[in-house]
Amino acid sequence: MPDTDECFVVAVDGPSGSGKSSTSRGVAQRKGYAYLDTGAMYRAATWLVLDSAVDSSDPAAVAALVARTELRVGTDPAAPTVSVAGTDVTAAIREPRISAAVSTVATNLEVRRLLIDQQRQIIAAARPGIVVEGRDITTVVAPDAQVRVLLVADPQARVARRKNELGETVADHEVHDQVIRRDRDDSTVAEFHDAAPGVRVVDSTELSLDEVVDQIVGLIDDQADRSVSAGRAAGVGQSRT
Ligand SMILES: Nc1ncnc2c1ncn2[C@@H]1O[C@H](COP(=O)(O)OP(=O)(O)OP(=O)(O)O)[C@@H](O)[C@H]1O
Ligand SMILES: Nc1ccn([C@H]2C[C@H](O)[C@@H](COP(=O)(O)O)O2)c(=O)n1
Repeated sequence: MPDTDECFVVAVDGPSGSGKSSTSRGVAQRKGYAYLDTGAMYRAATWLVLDSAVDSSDPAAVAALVARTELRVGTDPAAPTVSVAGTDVTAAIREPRISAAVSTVATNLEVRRLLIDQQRQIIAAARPGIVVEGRDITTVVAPDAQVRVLLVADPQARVARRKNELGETVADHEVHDQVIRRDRDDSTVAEFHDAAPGVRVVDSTELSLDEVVDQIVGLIDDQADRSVSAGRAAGVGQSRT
């Protein structure tokens, strides 16, 4: 039998608009797992900086502010939440001003260290499993995750999805900024274009959301079956007579 005390971790990375959040929430709901949106944590830190008097171009001051402020993340995939010093910022962190500024905070290496520590604590406490999505989950935050996926989609599909989400009134250059420019800046601190060894690539360009969820649930179920077989082969959970 697999060790039921161990958290089953599903790590999902990928570029902007590849479908990480929608897919990860769907997978977590299907499996009864928790869901951690690490991008929401970087967005919350950005909201904090913009809401403060701290100079956002001063990396040490930004990191000190993040270090002394309580940031809480709710991991219910049906209703993920995030709060900063008791203020619910779940909706506010999706505003375009946050999307435009978040890469500056997310490329602050001390902020990354602080948030990665917190992400690992949340993962360690989750039961029976957790789907964690971001840019560096398969490589840095949880390289030992039982299932690791790089979710990709063609840039044209990702831009079209984001445009569809933001509405026709949003200018093309803003959509481009939220997808292509942000990826370029974010990829200076995390590798999410090429899969690390052992990471499965799932291309969502031609797949519906349900089809992508099906694929990842399939990978989880296969891995769980392999763990049971390995446990049996090792005699784990079998009584000796
Ligand atoms: N397989 C899919 N087919 C079509 N649309 C999709 C698919 N997956 C996600 N979408 C849509 O694409 C948009 C972006 O998806 P989502 O927010 O999940 O991507 P993301 O990778 O988390 O992006 P970001 O990193 O920028 O937050 C959403 O409007 C979502 O509904
Ligand atoms: N593990 C992560 C998660 C996110 N980021 C950065 C990259 C994005 O610009 C920003 C917001 O993420 P999103 O909500 O768009 O997924 O946070 C990162 O560097 N590492």
